[in-house]
Amino acid sequence: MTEGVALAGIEFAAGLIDGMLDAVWLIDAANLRVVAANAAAGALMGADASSLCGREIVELCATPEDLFFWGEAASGLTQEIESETWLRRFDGITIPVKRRISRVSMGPAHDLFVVVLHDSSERRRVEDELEERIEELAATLESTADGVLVTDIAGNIRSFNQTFAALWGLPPELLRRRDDDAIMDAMARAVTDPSAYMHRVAANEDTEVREVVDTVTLLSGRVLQRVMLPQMSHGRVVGRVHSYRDISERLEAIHRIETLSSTDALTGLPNRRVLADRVDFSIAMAQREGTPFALLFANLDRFKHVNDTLGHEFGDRVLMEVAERLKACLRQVDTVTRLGGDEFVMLVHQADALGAESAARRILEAMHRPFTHGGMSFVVTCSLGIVLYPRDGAGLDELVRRADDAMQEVKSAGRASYRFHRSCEVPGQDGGPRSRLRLDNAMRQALVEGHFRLHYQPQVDMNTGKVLGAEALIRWHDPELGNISPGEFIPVAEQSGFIVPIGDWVLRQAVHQAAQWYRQGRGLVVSINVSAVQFHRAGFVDRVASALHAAGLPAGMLELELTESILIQDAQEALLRLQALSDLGVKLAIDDFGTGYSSLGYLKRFPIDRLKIDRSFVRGLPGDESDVGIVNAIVNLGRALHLEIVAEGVETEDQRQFLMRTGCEQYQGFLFAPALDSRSFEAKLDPENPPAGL
Ligand SMILES: Nc1nc2c(ncn2[C@@H]2O[C@H](COP(=O)(O)OP(=O)(O)OP(=O)(O)O)[C@@H](O)[C@H]2O)c(=O)[nH]1
Repeated sequence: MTEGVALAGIEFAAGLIDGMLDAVWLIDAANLRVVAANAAAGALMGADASSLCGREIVELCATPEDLFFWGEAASGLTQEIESETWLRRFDGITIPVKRRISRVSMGPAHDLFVVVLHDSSERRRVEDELEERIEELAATLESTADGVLVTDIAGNIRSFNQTFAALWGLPPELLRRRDDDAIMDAMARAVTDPSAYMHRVAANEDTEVREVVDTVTLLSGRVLQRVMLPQMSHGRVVGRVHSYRDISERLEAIHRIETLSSTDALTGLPNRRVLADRVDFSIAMAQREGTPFALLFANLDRFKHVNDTLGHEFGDRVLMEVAERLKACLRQVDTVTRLGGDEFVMLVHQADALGAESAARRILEAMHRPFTHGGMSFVVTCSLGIVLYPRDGAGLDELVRRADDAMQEVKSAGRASYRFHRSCEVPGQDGGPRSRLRLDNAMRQALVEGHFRLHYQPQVDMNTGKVLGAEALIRWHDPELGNISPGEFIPVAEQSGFIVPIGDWVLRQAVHQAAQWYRQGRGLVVSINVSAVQFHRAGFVDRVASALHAAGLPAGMLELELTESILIQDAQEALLRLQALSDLGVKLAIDDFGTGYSSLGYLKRFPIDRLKIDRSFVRGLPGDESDVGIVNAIVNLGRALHLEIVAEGVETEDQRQFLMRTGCEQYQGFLFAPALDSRSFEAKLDPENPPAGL
């Protein structure tokens, strides 16, 4: 082929490419030089198209890949290529291009390479921007505290973040596999109620455009809040975005705040706020259905002593244990609250006086179980005040105040018992209440002016009818107030502490009388009642010893009557004191046996000589079955422990007969004689030889 023919071919080809939009170069395959370039190629390179002609192709190549291609092409090893590459313009700027090279034959032994270049700068820019946006989005997704799961409209997983996997505890292996069914299955297995969960998920799939918010509880105990939003594209729902947030801590905090504002931190019992709500509810019920309810106000006895001797921490443990015991004494519907300190209030639903009383008895019984500390056991008793709605008040404040008053009465009377409101009123002769202050003043005056007397009630041998002893009982006739019964003034004296001088007076007086009888050869044991305040007072044993010494009375002719509650309070100290009295030779009896918290434990440990059966058990004899049972049990117990038994309040021959058959050894009561002044007492002993003046 001649050169002219070849040139004509090139010109023809140059004409063809000139109008093309893409940049095109024609390269002579023989020498790899540019033989033609269109205007678009000039524009791409930033030069006139004609200035490209004649240049060696390697001059225009920017990448090793191109150099390699042209090297291969020169050797005839390769013919074409299509790829993305870079082009360096004449101004030195490198631009991305899509480049296709193909070899065309222009005739025998004359081939051209046609190089078509498409500037992909704009596409690259858009792609880069898109990639950047996607990376930004992915980073945002990962940095959010929420777990995000994106599904398409069919429920297939499109993407999720690491938080999602972590919240649901999905194994990495499962995530790597991207097995949608396995992931969904693992999610269903992680919730507490899989079937309800699946049901909800299926219902949500049907929800086209609505936002759905709900919570999911996982088996791990965590609670996730789920917000599901439809993903829209061109106004159509194309998928769903589920975001999960762990709200366990928030729920826990809310719960804690609610609990704190309604419960006592130490015992976990509800507080006064809850009590107010429940009392309101009970009042509404009571008004609608006419059912009364009771409030019991409990205060631990001498709790300060527990704190002072065993430490505040142990005191706290006692309070917690008390809370448990109180709860166990009531029904589930009832409410036990701690008002603070050592004060508890119980709401007993649908309870009348009987129901309230039996709850109070259960509580006292429960408190009788000893607490242990470092191998030592001791009892913490409590005092209870009881009020009834509607009888004692119209609302919580009034009821609590009155229950507190009644509880204070119990404290004054020696503690470890219960009392209903109203019983605290001390009826005067005019039927109205006589103020405690007035009584207290009058008592002090009575002691100075000698208005107190001792009367003696004979204690008789059941079999022989012989008088073996006497119980000394205090009497008060006030010139202004008239006769005042010990039941009225002793509680007032106990509360004010004046019981101590009164008790001392009784002790000295009784010992003096017993010594007289002793010298007369009567051999009568005289008993006196000892109050808790008096017994626990320091120096009590010394005072007894000195009274005996002063009167010259053998200790065995004096008996001290103690209530069960005295023994239970501070049992360790009580034991030491009783031991000292017993060593002195004084006799010890338990008064009103059976009405307190009788425990075989203390009967065995304490040096007791006699039990006195309370009159309340004697009253029903011999007809009342439960009284019969109780009296039998007490007599058998006394026999087993080698204790003498004395029955109080024996008024009929039937009662005496029954007691004698049971094995009770002594009795006292109206059947033989009421309490008598000493002269009448002596007359009763010697009917043949009454003292002068009778
Ligand atoms: N350990 C402990 N003690 C408390 C708490 N709150 C109050 N106390 C103590 O409980 C005692 C309550 O004493 P009071 O009821 O006034 O008197 P008491 O010693 O029980 O004597 P009486 O009630 O007259 O039988 C005080 O010593 C308080 O310091 C508590 O949360 N923990």
